[in-house]
Amino acid sequence: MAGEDRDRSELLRLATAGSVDDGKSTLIGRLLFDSKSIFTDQLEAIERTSAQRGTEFTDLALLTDGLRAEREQGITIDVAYRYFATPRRKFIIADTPGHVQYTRNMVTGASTADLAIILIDARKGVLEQTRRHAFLSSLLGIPHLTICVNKMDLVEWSQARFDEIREEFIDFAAKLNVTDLTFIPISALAGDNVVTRSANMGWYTGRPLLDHLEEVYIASDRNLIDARLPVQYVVRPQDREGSDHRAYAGTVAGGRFSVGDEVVVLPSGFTSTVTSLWAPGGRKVDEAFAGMAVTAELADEIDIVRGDMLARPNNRPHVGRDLDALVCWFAEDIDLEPGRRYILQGATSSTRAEVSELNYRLDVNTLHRDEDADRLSLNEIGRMWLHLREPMMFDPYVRNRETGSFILVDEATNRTVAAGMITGPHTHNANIVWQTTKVGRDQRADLGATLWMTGLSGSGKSSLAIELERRLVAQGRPAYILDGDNLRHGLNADLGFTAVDRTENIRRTAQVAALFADAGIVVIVSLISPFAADRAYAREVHQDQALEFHEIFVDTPLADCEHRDPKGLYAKARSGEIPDFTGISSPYERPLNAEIVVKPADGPAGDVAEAILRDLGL
Ligand SMILES: Nc1ncnc2c1ncn2[C@@H]1O[C@H](COP(=O)(O)OS(=O)(=O)O)[C@@H](OP(=O)(O)O)[C@H]1O
Ligand SMILES: Nc1ncnc2c1ncn2[C@@H]1O[C@H](COP(=O)(O)OP(=O)(O)O)[C@@H](O)[C@H]1O
Repeated sequence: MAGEDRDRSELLRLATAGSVDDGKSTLIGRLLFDSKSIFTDQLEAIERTSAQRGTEFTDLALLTDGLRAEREQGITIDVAYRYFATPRRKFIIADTPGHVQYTRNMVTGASTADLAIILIDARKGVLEQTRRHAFLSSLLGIPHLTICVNKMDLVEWSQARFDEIREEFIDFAAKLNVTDLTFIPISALAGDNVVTRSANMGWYTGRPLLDHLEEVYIASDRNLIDARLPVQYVVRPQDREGSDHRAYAGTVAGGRFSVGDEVVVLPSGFTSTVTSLWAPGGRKVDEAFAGMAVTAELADEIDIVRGDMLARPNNRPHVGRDLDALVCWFAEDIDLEPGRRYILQGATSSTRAEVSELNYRLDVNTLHRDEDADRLSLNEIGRMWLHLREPMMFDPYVRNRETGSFILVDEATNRTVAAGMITGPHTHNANIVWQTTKVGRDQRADLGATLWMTGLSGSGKSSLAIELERRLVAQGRPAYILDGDNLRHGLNADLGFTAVDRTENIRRTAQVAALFADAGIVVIVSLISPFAADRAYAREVHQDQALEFHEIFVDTPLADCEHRDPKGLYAKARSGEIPDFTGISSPYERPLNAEIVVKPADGPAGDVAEAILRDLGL
């Protein structure tokens, strides 16, 4: 692993959320205390106070609460950052208060987090707040979610209670885009399963929390594909010794840049090659990764200014003036209203922006979409279209949390009034209206549905699709397979296997599937669809139109797929002949919320198809 890579994975950014009194401060205190990160003098003060209050355990909440109160002075957003380290990793905790109206603090504190800890009181179970925090974590794209079921001592260390809460949470999380979910039963007060394994819960075979935090693998969370370097300043030759070239400095906002890479400068569109890269302090490096500050020199003299961006010629951010975004409103005294103008600050530039339409307000507790909403108040989240005065470069937030986010600033007061996550470009042309027809779905045979199959290459998706289609058609039910391989001969012939191309592949296929399903056909999609966010998109497209959608995860282990290797592709991928091959050199994010999971032991494709159709009542 390169030095920078290792440094980054040694730092874990944590966000914590819980309802008032769930024991969040105690848990953080316990982590700090048991990992011996507390300064001795602070500890003594706490022990004194606890003794005065007559509490049995050292009251660790005093530690974080005290620090928070200190930090609160002079900061407007109430997020306390705490740092601690173990020999294996460094940690930064953004401690966001659990109070009902504190959505904005969560958004602020958690937007860069690698992992979110959500606390549940074992006696109370999953509350409205738990749902809210889980939803926000998924919205913010936090890759890892850890649910600590706390106060297990108050439910007699009951495994049944833990399992019950776990089931309830998983049920709710199925609606969210969560890729890594871990449950840990703890008692923060006494320290059970926080740093050391609890002797009271022998039934729990997983890791204590700190172990989990030290082990969770985050190096692959980073987007190494979409190379983005927003230019923060231009270094002139006279500013740098021994050089007669200009160089461009900034922090890599995605992907990686290497010496020798061809790059495109945006928005001008000129291309050139990276000739050298320097890390801070003038150290020459061969590669720069996301998060690294770097200065780059190019082979050609191009007119580049602050706010420009370097990317790859075949992988560019969107450039446009119309955004589709989710926005969380922060201002207490004024509401967001369509038609109002703000200053929008993105990763590279800032420009005037107008809210051209508020599409819906999202109830973060029920996920209900209120399409009649005409404003957003404090802590409310809405989906909207924004029209910018100047074009901006951006990526969807699900692909890049930096180039995909922005803040809105109120021009009159210079206050930050909102934070936004870009869903994508808003391509809906004002001159194109949705044409309603005279035949509604209810007047057709309303039999459409989409069965979305995901799994590794060779997992058995096509074999199963064929059996499903055959049976449905034999029953007289219109059915049709959309197979990745086949679509790539026509509709998607222009797409390869980069992450961006796969996302587009899935976007198009999801849209076509929804059209077929709307027309009354059972669509059987057979695509690797390796990214959770893309599958979530496909589900959303269907849910938006009230179309039936079922995700079927063909869960054949990589070793089996590789052993089968019907097309000889794995062998080629191993020898390096095929780049970006799923499972080998490109990730597959396992579904957590598939309606149906198929394993090799379930038997031949025909039997599995029978069972699926029976289960789904098709
Ligand atoms: N680099 C790489 N990675 C994965 N797969 C590859 C690749 N190159 C070619 N193939 C062949 O393309 C098929 C997968 O296409 P999909 O459209 O399903 O892929 S994706 O959903 O966009 O990820 C897949 O077909 P299946 O084996 O039927 O899954 C492969 O045969
Ligand atoms: N249930 C199964 N058990 C064993 N082998 C299977 C099963 N389903 C499919 N196969 C075999 O696995 C290989 C890959 O199947 P395929 O349906 O083409 O996968 P995919 O479409 O996911 O790439 C084929 O050789 C197929 O015969």
